[in-house]
Amino acid sequence: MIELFGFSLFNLALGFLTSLPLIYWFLTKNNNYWKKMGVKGPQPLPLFGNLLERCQNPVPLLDIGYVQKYGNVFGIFNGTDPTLMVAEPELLKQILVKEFHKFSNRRELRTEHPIINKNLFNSMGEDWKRMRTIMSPTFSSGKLRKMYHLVEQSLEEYLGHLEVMARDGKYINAKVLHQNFTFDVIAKCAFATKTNSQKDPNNKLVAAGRKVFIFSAIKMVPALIFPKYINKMLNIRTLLVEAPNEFIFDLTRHMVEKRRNGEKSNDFLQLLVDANAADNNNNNKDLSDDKIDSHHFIEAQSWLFLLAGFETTATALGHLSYELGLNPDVQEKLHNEVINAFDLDGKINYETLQSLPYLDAVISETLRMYPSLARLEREAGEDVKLGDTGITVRKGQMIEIPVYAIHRSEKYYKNADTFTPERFMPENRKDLVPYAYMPFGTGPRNCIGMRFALMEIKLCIAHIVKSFRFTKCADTEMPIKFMNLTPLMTAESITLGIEKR
Ligand code: HEM
Repeated sequence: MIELFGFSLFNLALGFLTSLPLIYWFLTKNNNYWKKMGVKGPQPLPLFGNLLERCQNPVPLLDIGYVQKYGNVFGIFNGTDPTLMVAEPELLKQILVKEFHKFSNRRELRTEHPIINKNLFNSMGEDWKRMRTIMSPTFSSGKLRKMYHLVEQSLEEYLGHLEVMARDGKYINAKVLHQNFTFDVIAKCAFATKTNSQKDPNNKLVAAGRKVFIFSAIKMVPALIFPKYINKMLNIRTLLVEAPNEFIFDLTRHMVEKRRNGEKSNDFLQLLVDANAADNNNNNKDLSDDKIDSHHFIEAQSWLFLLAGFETTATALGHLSYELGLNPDVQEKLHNEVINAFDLDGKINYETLQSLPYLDAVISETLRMYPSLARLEREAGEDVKLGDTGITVRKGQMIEIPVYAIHRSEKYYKNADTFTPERFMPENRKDLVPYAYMPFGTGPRNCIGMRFALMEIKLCIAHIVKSFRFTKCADTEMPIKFMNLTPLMTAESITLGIEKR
């Protein structure tokens, strides 16, 4: 008789069949969690909960459907974990600001990587607080002013490339062109490396950078569902593909070494090296007692800047170009505002750039219609009663915030699907509903790179609109098709015409 581990196959099969009800109970024991609490929501599947719906649909569109069907507070399941979705501005004020100390973390990673786990976005509790304090000065306006010139340099190459495309009368893929530009900016600012992604896409850093955010299909399910210790046993350190990330870490180590040997520059890398050195002097120890963490601190944050800063900003620029192409009147009004802000050398300075209300309004409206991150998330650090909903969020439970669905709600924005920058003009801002606009999140854990991103977007669009005109063309996607399986709200492609003025 065939045997396995000393048991006959018959006995094994019998054991498996009799334990099926137990396995089923284990996988579905939470499925009535929200129902029992009187909270509406989509029906979950065993083990996967509502994750399959998330794989089949772009998150923004899924959330619009959910909010229409279940209202502003409803329950979903990430795997077997009950997660509360909250789209009610008053409750968001409680979670993100008033009681931030009870919701200061995002979801804990279920994997353990010596560098990736040390990045600010994923760090938790006191580690996060300390890192955020160390890193905040990196994004002060004084420091950004010093980096302004680095962004201008990357822009020169981009404008040169657009010139050729416009002359040849080619349609452009605005998504890819903006990705190239924002990549060059972050390569320069965070890795002290000059790249020209428009002309040299095969450059090693460009190639690796493009792949850092690719999920490994094999690791995806365990990394999202299994507890940390099982992933450790399976040697799964991250759900990302590791090789391109290792390349980025090696490059950072190499650049940091140069800085420690006296090379200096006005970039993020320098600010991180200086901030880390100052912190070590103050505390006479690194972020943890383990000396190696000092090194990992810089690698982890530079890597995060690449991850958090390049695609988000490119996405915003892509959507902005799209709306300008579709709304020629807005584009002309913007052109008329920026044309007067340039000096005789064709430059615009940092202060002037910040003082252009229509440019600011056009960007704000773009980020309302297309927030780069369609959802925010917070973990409850203790049991918390949520406003007067009668719901108590339990310690360790996740709250997710469907930002896109809030931004597209007629409750908060009249004609929410229409591109209307005027909503954000200074004289109309009083009509905006508090906590119904958060493309950069809000509260103490909002986007640390917001001012840098806005400076980069403003500078890029002001220069482009001064000299070029985006146009709708035969291939322009109507409407935009969003990609599945990504936390970012990113289009599959954005095709536009481009004309020289
Ligand atoms: C248009 C561009 C960008 C958008 C729309 C954006 C959006 C966001 C959002 C929504 C969050 C989460 C906030 C929350 O949970 O409340 C976030 C966090 C973060 N962003 Fe950005 N971001 C952008 C650009 C950047 C850039 C350029 C950098 C860095 C160079 C950056 C670095 C970060 C970091 C480090 C965090 C985590 C902050 C923390 O946990 O303390 N972002 N961003």
